[in-house]
Amino acid sequence: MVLAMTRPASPHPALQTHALSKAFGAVQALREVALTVEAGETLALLGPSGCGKSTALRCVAGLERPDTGRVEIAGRDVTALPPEARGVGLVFQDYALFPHLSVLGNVAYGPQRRGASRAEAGARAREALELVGLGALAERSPDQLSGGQQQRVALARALATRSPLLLLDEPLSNLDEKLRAELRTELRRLFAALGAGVLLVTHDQREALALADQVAVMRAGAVVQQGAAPEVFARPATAWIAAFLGWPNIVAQPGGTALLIPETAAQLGVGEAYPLLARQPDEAGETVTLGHPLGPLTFRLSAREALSLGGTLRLGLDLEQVRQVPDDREP
Ligand SMILES: Nc1ncnc2c1ncn2[C@@H]1O[C@H](COP(=O)(O)OP(=O)(O)OP(=O)(O)O)[C@@H](O)[C@H]1O
Repeated sequence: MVLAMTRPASPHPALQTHALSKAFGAVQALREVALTVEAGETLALLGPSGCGKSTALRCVAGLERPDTGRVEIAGRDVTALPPEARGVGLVFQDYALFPHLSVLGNVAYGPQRRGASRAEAGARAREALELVGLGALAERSPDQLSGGQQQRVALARALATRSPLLLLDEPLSNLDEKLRAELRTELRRLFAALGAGVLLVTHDQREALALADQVAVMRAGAVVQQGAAPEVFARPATAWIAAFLGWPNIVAQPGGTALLIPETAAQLGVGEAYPLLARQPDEAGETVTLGHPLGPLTFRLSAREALSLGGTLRLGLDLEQVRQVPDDREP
């Protein structure tokens, strides 16, 4: 089944955008956004609310027209084409399914509208439903499904288009934490099997790290860092990016720079003792802040490590791992 959905390697990237810009009145939603998604690769667009992620996705889908710039899908310039002529599979957060059609009917609808015969559309829909693990529920109506199952139907609907490019806008946002975790694992497997390019919009760092090969971090309409996901998370280019990605220890320095202290640089329980400034217990242990000559530093301790805490904590810092970057956070 999975093999049937894979496609031969294309010489072109699944998606390339060239200097996409878009303004809504005074708001510059996109500033010369250049993205590349290779076939078989997942790129996550990551950034805080309002940074332009959805606008970028909508420009790629054809739902929004960029003021300037170009969109190429599988090597074809689609900038002037309407959404239905672009050949992309779309999954949005409000994945409205047709309530009067069965699950199968919902998934077969796309291929049928694009000219596949009823039998062919049905076969493709079954294949896509198998792929998302819902083959057994094909005859149900959408209101007989859980939220997670409905989400997977929406995904199957996009897969059934057999597009070289899938666009997913916060695809897991309506689900509870347990389902999100389950689907994250499933989706990664699915994306790897598909051979299509996937452009994923999320504001959730964990989702990006779990699902994407590449990430592009956006701020105020511009892509501020782009690269392999583990590399971007491990080596943020600026203090703002580190803060957005959840780095706890970013120490401002005079002269507009900051030190980024990765967790791996800190060895707890050895070296000099520093006073504890704060302790915050949680279900997995404690978060502690200690007074260090560099500034207050925050670390997570397991419940066992936290047990033996007194008023101080020993800390050895491997300064080789500490990086100095521009501090572009708001004052
Ligand atoms: N149709 C529109 N009319 C006016 N302004 C818009 C429109 N669509 C988006 N914007 C503005 O453009 C900016 C980018 O919005 P966009 O929805 O792309 O951000 P986002 O990163 O997807 O945010 P979120 O994570 O909250 O969905 C925001 O300031 C938003 O208010």
